[in-house]
Amino acid sequence: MSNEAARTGELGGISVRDLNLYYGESQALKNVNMDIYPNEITAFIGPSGCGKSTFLKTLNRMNDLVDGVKITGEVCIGGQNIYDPRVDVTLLRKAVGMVFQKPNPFPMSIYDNIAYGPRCHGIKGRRQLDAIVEESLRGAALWEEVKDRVKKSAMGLSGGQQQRLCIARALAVQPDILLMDEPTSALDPISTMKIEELMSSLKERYTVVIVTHNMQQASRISDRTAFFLLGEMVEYGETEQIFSMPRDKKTEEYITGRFG
Ligand SMILES: Nc1ncnc2c1ncn2[C@@H]1O[C@H](COP(=O)(O)OP(=O)(O)OP(=O)(O)O)[C@@H](O)[C@H]1O
Repeated sequence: MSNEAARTGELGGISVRDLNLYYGESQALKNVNMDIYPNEITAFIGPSGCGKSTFLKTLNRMNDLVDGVKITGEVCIGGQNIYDPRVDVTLLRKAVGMVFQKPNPFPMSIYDNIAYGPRCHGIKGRRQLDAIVEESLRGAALWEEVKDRVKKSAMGLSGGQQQRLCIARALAVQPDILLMDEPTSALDPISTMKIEELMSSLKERYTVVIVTHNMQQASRISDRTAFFLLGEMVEYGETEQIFSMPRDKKTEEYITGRFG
């Protein structure tokens, strides 16, 4: 086994083999193969409708919730195929957290938003929850801004703060992997910068996978980039190489803005 292949077997590595996904008759992902590495940010780019979000959601089986979806192939995390029927999907989603495009805090206090996941997993002690709430908010670079109002409604936070709260909520259940679907597209430039800085610090502890329409963002923050087109992964490599010397003509056309 190569060193690279061995690394994806580590905690937080993801290995995708011959993955196909159909929405009814329509094929949205075509034979995708890729290895995603721990402690890196991996970005998925490509024109609208190429399958980026669909692919991201296959990594924690969020597509299971869509009627008529059929998936073939394997997604291995920690050496286990997550599509094995014996896999506990609740535990899978604990290990592989997700943050969406639009911040979606629950209509409850900041504290309860963060404590929600740990409580669902059986943590009830007040001291322990207090510690998780503080640590998660610190991890999402939000603690200093909200420490005096954690019992206030999360709905009173700004959009950028709400998105960091959603990241804190994902961190609270101690995931290995964080999936982010266009996490800054609804945010202003300053909030975007804060989230980008946050993502760069999160990769020290987590595997981070992000879908983005913003190619500057992909080139600024990601270690590796995958370019998708019409359900196929056209090219995948180190971000520097993809943006400076793409091997495929279609990747070059896309990153130079000639289509998409
Ligand atoms: N729930 C669904 N049912 C049927 N088709 C779907 C569903 N979700 C997505 N699709 C189709 O699958 C294809 C890929 O969509 P997907 O949302 O993954 O693309 P995307 O690259 O993330 O696009 P965008 O950048 O616009 O979000 C599209 O043709 C889309 O219409």
